[in-house]
Amino acid sequence: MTIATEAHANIITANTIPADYFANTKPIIVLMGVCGCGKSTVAAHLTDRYGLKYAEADDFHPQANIDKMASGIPLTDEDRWPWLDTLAAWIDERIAAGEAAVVTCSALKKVYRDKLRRPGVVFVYMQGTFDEVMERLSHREGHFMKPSMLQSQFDILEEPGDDEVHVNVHIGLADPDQEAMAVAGALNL
Ligand SMILES: Nc1ncnc2c1ncn2[C@@H]1O[C@H](COP(=O)(O)OP(=O)(O)OP(=O)(O)O)[C@@H](O)[C@H]1O
Ligand SMILES: O=C(O)[C@H](O)[C@@H](O)[C@H](O)[C@H](O)CO
Repeated sequence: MTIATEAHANIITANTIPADYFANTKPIIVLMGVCGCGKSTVAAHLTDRYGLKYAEADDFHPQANIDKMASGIPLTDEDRWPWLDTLAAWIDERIAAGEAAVVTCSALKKVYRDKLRRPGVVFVYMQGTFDEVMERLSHREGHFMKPSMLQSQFDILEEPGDDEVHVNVHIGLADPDQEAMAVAGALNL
C-alpha cells in the first residue's frame, strides 16, 4: 500500500482516471513525455516496488530508428507507426494475460497514443518545461539521444487532453522515488 503524502499530491497536477476504471482490468501504465523527462527512471522505481511487467519503448525501435536519432535526425510518423504497433502488441499480450504493466514511451502525439489506447491503459504524462527537461538531459551520460534533439520533441508534443485517461506529473519537484510514489498514489496501486 502507498501512503501518499502532501508532497506527493503537489506532484500530480491532473488526474482524469474514472473511479471504476480498473474494476475489470489491470492498469497498463504508459509513462510518456519528451526525451529525458524521467520516464525510465520512474519506471524502474515502480517496477521495483510493485513487480510490474515492463516494456522500455526504446528496446522496440528498429536499429535504423536508433541510428537516425543518434545522428541527430528526429523520427517521422512513418518511422514511428510500426514501432507503435509492436508496442501495442506487447500491451495486448499483457491484457490477455491479465497482467499489470508499465510501458515507457514518448507517445508525443495524440494519434500515437490512439495506437496504444485500450481499456486499462492510463497515460502518465511527465510534464516539464524545456528548461526543466534540458537540465535533466544535460547531466545524462551515455545515451544515444542527445540534448540537441529536445526541441524537436517539444515541437510535436501534444499534451494529453481531458478526453484522455491520464495523470500529469510535474517534474522537477521531487526525487524519482517520490515521483514514483506520487504516480502509485494517483493510480491507487
Ligand atoms: N526526479 C528526478 N530528479 C532528478 N533527476 C532525475 C529525476 N528523474 C530522472 N532524472 C534524471 O534525468 C535524466 C533523464 O531521465 P530518464 O533517462 O529516465 O528519462 P527518459 O524520459 O526515460 O528519457 P528517454 O526518453 O530519452 O529515454 C537521467 O539522467 C535521470 O537520472
Ligand atoms: O518518438 C520518439 O522520437 C522516440 O521515442 C524518442 O522519444 C526516443 O526513443 C526516446 O526519447 C529516447 O531517448
